[in-house]
Amino acid sequence: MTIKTANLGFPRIGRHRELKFALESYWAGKTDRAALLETARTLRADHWRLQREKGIDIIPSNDFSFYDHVLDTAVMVGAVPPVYGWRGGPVDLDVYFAMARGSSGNGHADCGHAHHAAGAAALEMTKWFDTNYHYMVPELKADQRFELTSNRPLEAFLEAKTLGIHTRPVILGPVTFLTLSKALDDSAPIDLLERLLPVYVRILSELADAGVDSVQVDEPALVLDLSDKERQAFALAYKALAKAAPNLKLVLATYFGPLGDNLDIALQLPVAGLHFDLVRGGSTLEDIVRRAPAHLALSLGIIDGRNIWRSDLQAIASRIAAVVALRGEADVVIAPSCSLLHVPIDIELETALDDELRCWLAFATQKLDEIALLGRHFTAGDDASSLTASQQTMHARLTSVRVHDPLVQGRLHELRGIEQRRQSPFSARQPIQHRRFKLPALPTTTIGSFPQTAEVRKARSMHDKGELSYVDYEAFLEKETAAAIRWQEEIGLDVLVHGEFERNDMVQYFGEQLSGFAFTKLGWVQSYGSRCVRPPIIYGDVARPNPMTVRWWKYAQSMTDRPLKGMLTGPVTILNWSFVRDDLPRETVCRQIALAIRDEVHDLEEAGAAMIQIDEAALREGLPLRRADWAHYLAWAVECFRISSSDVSDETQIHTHMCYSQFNDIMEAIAAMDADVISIETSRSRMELLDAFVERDYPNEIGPGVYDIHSPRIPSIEEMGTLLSLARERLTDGQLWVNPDCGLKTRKWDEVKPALANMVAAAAKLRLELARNGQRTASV
Ligand SMILES: Nc1nc2c(c(=O)[nH]1)N[C@@H](CNc1ccc(C(=O)N[C@@H](CCC(=O)N[C@@H](CCC(=O)N[C@@H](CCC(=O)O)C(=O)O)C(=O)O)C(=O)O)cc1)CN2
Ligand code: MET
Ligand SMILES: [Zn+2]
Repeated sequence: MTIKTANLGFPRIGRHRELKFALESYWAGKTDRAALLETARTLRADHWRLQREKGIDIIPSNDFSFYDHVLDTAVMVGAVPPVYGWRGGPVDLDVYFAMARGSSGNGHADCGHAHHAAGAAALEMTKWFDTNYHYMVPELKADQRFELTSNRPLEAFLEAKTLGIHTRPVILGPVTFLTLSKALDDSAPIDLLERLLPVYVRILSELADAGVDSVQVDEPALVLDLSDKERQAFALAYKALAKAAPNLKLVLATYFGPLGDNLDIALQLPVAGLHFDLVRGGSTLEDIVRRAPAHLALSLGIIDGRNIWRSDLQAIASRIAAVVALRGEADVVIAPSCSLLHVPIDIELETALDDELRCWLAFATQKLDEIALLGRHFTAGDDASSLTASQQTMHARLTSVRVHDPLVQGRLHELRGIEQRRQSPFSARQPIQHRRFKLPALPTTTIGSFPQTAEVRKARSMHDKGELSYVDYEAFLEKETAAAIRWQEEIGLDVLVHGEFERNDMVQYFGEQLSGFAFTKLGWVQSYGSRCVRPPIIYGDVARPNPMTVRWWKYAQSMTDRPLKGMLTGPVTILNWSFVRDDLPRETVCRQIALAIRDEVHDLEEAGAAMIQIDEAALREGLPLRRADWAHYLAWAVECFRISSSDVSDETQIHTHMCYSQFNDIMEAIAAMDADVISIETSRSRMELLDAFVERDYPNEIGPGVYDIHSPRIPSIEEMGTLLSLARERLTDGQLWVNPDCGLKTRKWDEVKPALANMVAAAAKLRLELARNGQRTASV
């Protein structure tokens, strides 16, 4: 038997986000294709060399992507919808980007081809399992044809080979690819398996011919609840793939959770190796080790690919040793739990972090070190001092005074067992609030952010670097905020926002002001395409030393007589979009954040805020991957929202916002949040998502989005009017608000201004009709 080390994927964006800047510059027409390709090639080479230098035995290739690896797979197998004008053969990069970002109708912005004259919308984007990474949803139809457009894994393998690096190509497995796809008709993507397999067979046999000895086939769908048909698909698929290239070792990679009831399927497949996530599925280790066929190589996903803490390598080494002892002749591989795509690249770049904190952390580069160290421990019998050192570091973190705040723990204790609820039920609050605000029917508002223009980001970046003084930066933000308020009044919005110009990100901004949080300067993680986030690091008990948003709310409200919403990010979203300490249950950390937000809500109300919005964008998307775990999660998530939002008087209106609005399964939880107003993303579903609210007889007020902010398109008055009529078929007029799908930070002002003016006009038109109808009824 041998013990080897492996990596499953390395971040693509670059230490200094080189890929982001190369992409955005190419899209803007400022640099040419050759420059983009060159940046990409350099990044790949750097990453392969780094992994080799670190001493990783099995280095992945084809983990790079210009935008997203699911999109890459769709393009590779020829699943390109006709609107993008592809006519067979290799898919041009601009067609690829059109699928990712849409193409404008004027024929030059994204793509210079005449067939794009009408413009094409981007594919839908959704989150990758329970991460904050988003993939493009492949669109398939019943008579879908697949063909190999170009063997990308092969190209990547050969590119690494010319650098003298022998890699293991990664591909997204056929079953997961189909389960992540959507059908445009009534068909089920999984039924296309037999059509798809020949393409995979060809990819693999070409790889084998080129001298590849092993391929990592990602099948994370194996950690989900699967239908019988999907389970059967695995047997069918892997029988065909194993036959295609008998000399190629297929390593089936699963991650993000335990295999659970899918373990038997996985163990019966004709593959050479199985990778599984030990960080999120630890309890099944013994089961796997005992039941795995004797020849099966086990790849142990034992270094956390989803979090940033240095590991206790001593403890991990013991776990590995136990597996090794039981496995006899079979190979064992030491690996991260999943691709390192979800962690930042290098802690060494964080020179501003204090040494104590820095030594608690391991980003992608440091995780490679940890894996290599474990490998050497088993193969070269390296002395154990580094292992013990890591254990001491971990111990130091857990016992550090910086991690524990008795005041916070005391407050949490007091909270225990007390149900958090508003003073009166919604039916009593609603008339009080209506009397207070006297808003017209169908009140108009927006979700919070306005465009983060280059100017805004430049000013913040200069301020961060000390090139723009605090006073000048604040003055600049005041100017932006004031202009946004004047403009909102001008076009006639009823409920205003301050625009969030002072915020770098809706989560990071709060993290930076809370204690128990650390944040990075260059700890970027890809969220979608070229867009990245720097998730805050929650290392200790959370408290809010000072008000976080009151100053901006006050400034903005002082400029207008219309109500201006206080704007906060909710506890569940802050938790889900941060790196969370691993020494407390997540729900406990969430309750701590909830208390901090509760304090902020209190201060906003005291300062005079009459409406306070608490965004829970990530509450729905944070749902556990397995249905059996939903109830527990929803119970504490809703409780945390209520801790944050319930300590206000009846006349204070609590808003919330959620972008991902598939609520059918969690309607009870949405209702239990008891927000006075909820705004949601609905425009693309043509309001169908509202049916869940109707079925449940949901009484509170709702703002279903009528403007798809993910597209640069400017919706017309008629279009939004139609959406409002569809909403009125489902909701009462007293319930309905008018707003976009989400915040407008990624849009440009020349898109936002006409779009919102149209939105206000659509509401006004409808009000007029309501008034006329009302008069007619009155005069009869
Ligand atoms: N955390 C989080 N997750 C989320 C969302 C979200 O808003 N936040 N929204 C959903 C979609 N995901 C998104 C993720 C990122 C962005 C986004 O716009 N990201 C920005 C960065 C935002 C940011 O942190 N901005 C900072 C830093 C900006 C920056 O790059 N500054 C330059 C200099 C800029 C200049 O001089 O022009 C630098 O530091 O080098 C700031 O404004 O302060 C980007 O990639 O461009 C949008 C949506 C789901 N998940
Ligand atoms: C991703 S949800 C965004 C909510 C936030 N208030 C904004 O408007 O940007
Ligand atoms: Zn949103």
